[in-house]
Amino acid sequence: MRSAQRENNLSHAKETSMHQVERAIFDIRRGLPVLLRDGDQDVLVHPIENVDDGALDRLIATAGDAPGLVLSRHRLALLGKTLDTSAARLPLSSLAILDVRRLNELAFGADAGEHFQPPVAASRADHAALTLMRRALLIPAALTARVARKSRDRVESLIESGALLAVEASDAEHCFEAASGLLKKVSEARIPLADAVDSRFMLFREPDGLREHIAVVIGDPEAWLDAVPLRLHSACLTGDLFGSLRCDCGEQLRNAVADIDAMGGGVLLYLAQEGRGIGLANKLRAYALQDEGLDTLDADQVLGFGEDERRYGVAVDMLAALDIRRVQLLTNNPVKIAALIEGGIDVADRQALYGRLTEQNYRYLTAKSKRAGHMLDAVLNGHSKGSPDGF
Ligand SMILES: Nc1nc2c(ncn2[C@@H]2O[C@H](COP(=O)(O)OP(=O)(O)OP(=O)(O)O)[C@@H](O)[C@H]2O)c(=O)[nH]1
Ligand SMILES: [Zn+2]
Repeated sequence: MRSAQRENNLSHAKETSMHQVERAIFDIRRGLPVLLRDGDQDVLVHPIENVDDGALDRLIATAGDAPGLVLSRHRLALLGKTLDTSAARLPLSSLAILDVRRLNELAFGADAGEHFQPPVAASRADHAALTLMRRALLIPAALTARVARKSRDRVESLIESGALLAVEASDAEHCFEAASGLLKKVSEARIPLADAVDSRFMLFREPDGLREHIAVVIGDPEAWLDAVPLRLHSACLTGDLFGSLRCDCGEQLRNAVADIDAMGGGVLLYLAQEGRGIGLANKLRAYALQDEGLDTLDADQVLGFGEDERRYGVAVDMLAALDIRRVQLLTNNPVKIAALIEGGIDVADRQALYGRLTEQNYRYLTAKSKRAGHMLDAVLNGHSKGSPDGF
């Protein structure tokens, strides 16, 4: 009885602290600083993409100490600094570097220049700061400033008055895992689709309310094959909705619905993972960089991201909610297969799924095939149903 009570209290405490992290993510998205606590160290964090001269001055005045610029491993590698850690901090004690334009260039500019001090290992709060930026779908770079002893009372009064939010760095570090097992099915309805008339949409919401994912259930589950036809589709507003020619997503989406229907029904999970998990704002930034000559993976790296930032835990949770354990997956992406297997799903088979090759998506598909291991040889060699002349 007592231990049940204790467990209850603990889970309540965990819920409250994660709620605090979720509030912090909202503040960060608004361009406000938050405070991360790690033991007796307090660190003020400001997202780099929202920093302006005023914010920079306020950060220094509040912390009473010089900030540093925390960059991801991917960005550091691009700057020629390979460190054995997932992030590092560039100390900014020299005033010459405290210029907003220069900070932006260092954090996500195509040309960063060379004038900065050598990076030092990132602290736990620095790591947590970048995790928060990623979760908030911002550029993964932040200014962090330790709160000096002399500034502590002032910072505490800001927290007490509600002007500044304080969260534990250890909670912030785990904000991506917080959704695990807590996905909520919110609503569902019958939505007849042009390519699959007998379809239902089920909407699932992550506990922080930030992301919603949809399971499109096609046909009668009683009549499905033993290995259920399944498509994991990552959202692509530009391709899915507007038919962008830069990618193959829209056609893959519609082809998947038609294929699943033709296979006797199954499920399409429409996952809120826009831009391979970097968010639409960053995907548009990446497209602008691609127009300057970078390929799809290098462009993401300039912004500080890895080649694929997606996680598939929510997909596994949705399959559990639908009571699906054995699937045949429609994909060309080996990472999706591995992620499902790791999540305990039996992947009995894989079906290829192509969109049309276009003049505009040729480079994108080639990079995915050559650099990210996607199984796209058939489409690149011109065997796809819809490949245009000359490709
Ligand atoms: N960052 C980035 N994302 C892109 C780009 N082009 C398309 N995307 C995103 O890439 C994702 C593609 O999703 P999917 O088609 O489900 O996945 P996939 O990895 O191509 O794998 P399969 O289609 O299953 O073979 C979507 O989230 C798109 O928004 C790009 O140039 N940069
Ligand atoms: Zn797309």
